[in-house]
Amino acid sequence: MTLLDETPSGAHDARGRVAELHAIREQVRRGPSDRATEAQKAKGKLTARERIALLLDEGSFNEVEPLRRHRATGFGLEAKKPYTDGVITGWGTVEGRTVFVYAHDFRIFGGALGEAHATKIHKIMDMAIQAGAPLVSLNDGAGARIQEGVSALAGYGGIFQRNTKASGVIPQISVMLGPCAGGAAYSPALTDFVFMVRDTSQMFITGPDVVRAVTGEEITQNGLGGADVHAETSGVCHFAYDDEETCLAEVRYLLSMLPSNNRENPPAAESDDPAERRGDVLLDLVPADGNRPYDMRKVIEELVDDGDMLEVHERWATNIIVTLARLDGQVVGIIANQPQSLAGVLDIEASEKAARFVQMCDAFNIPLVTLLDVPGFLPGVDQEHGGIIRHGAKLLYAYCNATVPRISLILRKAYGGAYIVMDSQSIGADLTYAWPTNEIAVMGAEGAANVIFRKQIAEADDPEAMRASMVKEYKAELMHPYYAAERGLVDDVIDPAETREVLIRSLAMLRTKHADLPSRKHGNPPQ
Ligand SMILES: CC(=O)SCCNC(=O)CCNC(=O)[C@H](O)C(C)(C)COP(=O)(O)OP(=O)(O)OC[C@H]1O[C@@H](n2cnc3c(N)ncnc32)[C@H](O)[C@@H]1OP(=O)(O)O
Repeated sequence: MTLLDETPSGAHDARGRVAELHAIREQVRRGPSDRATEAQKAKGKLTARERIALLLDEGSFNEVEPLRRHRATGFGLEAKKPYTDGVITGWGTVEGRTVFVYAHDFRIFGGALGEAHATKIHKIMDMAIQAGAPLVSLNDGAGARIQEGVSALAGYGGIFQRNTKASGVIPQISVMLGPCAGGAAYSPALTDFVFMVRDTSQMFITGPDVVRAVTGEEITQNGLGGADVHAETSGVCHFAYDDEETCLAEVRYLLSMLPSNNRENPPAAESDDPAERRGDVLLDLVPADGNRPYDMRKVIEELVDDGDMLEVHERWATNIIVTLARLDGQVVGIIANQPQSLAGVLDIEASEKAARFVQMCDAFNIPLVTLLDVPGFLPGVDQEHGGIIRHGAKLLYAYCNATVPRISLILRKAYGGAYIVMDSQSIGADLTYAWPTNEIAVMGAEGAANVIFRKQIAEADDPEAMRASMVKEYKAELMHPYYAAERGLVDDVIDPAETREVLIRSLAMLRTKHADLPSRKHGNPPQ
């Protein structure tokens, strides 16, 4: 079968051929059948082309290999050779900057990946890496195309290999817009950001039927791998939305904060928010009493340009906040303890969340601003047995390895190992500031007094009075706000109201920072 066999015109003059081309293009644009389109819509999903149109600037899409078809045989495949082979690939622009995209067409073999389909994706990934432009995948596919057997599996291998090669070179964003099983779930896991849509997208290695057969557990597709599960429980997805339109608009927003590749800086934006704007409200937002909770998100909103921020992993590991934001138009990555969730302690998930974010920012030249208010690592058998040592070490490793500008600010308390890990000067922060409310110490005064004055307290006539007096002494000696500044371990103690201006001035100075790590193949980070 040739293209010409299927087109209405038999003409062989130039005009006839052009008319034929347009007829073929129309066939490609329409897709396999109206019935398949209706079925897609009935599931509450857009078509692949509608999604691409929402993602890219209007009229900017250039399709690559729209006429591609598979050459597989058996299981009736000879008679079913739709154009595109179930994936639409190409490039366009987002706010004028080049972005590569591939979108599974669920209407064709359920978006399942065969050999031709895979090589189209490989080609577009290679182009994105060579052009140094982000890659966005719009996923709506049933995994390996069962009829193509090992050829389909090999196709996935080629994608994983390229995902890994592109890691830290170009931003890779996976948008999950349908059921993504098996191989279709692993590629997103290798990328920088995963977006999901509630109810219509799921990710799992094996679906509910296999789970039931192997473990006897009964669960729905959404219960196993829906957007809320991955946004709140597993941490597999970074962003979850109610509909595809909002989801794709947020992908555009994220792209506006990322550089095209690791050799560029993130795009700067105009800001109407004065750099020297005072934040007098900050003193009201943060209670001086270290045991009282508050919402760190409000502090961040007050500091950044007109609240311009995109929080990552908003609902997973909520005891730490990681967010992209702008300060005087420049993109920064903010990592902040959240005192209103688990008192802002560091635990396994918070360490993993922050470590990945620090690593991503470092790869894409995004300066780090760390806001500390942390009582320490979470004690407990679960945490120790769950490997808090190696998970906490991931965060330490990520910071120690980061060569981008790094500024840390201690708002209130910063105790023990958590103080060191959260970008202390000793692990390489370029500038460290503290508010006059800061308490940097090995631990809280109560705990410290109980350990070092145990004997005196036990032997005292009035142990409680002795304990209170020792706590007071410890606080006066070691926990006054200027102790660290006197030793050069914080660069300055600042008025909270001036925080925004201090951060902006410091980031401006650090913009030309250059730092190299020793030559090596790669490090061996804790896993
Ligand atoms: C390495 C790996 O990737 S292993 C994983 C291999 N993939 C799988 O096991 C998934 C198998 N598929 C499924 O479980 C389901 O099709 C789901 C959950 C993905 C989607 O379910 P539904 O939305 O109900 O769609 P439905 O099952 O009708 O599939 C749509 C079409 O895609 C086809 N299809 C689905 N999965 C595949 C596949 N993996 N290979 C080839 N065709 C497939 C279906 O036969 C159907 O074709 P038709 O329209 O001609 O009848």
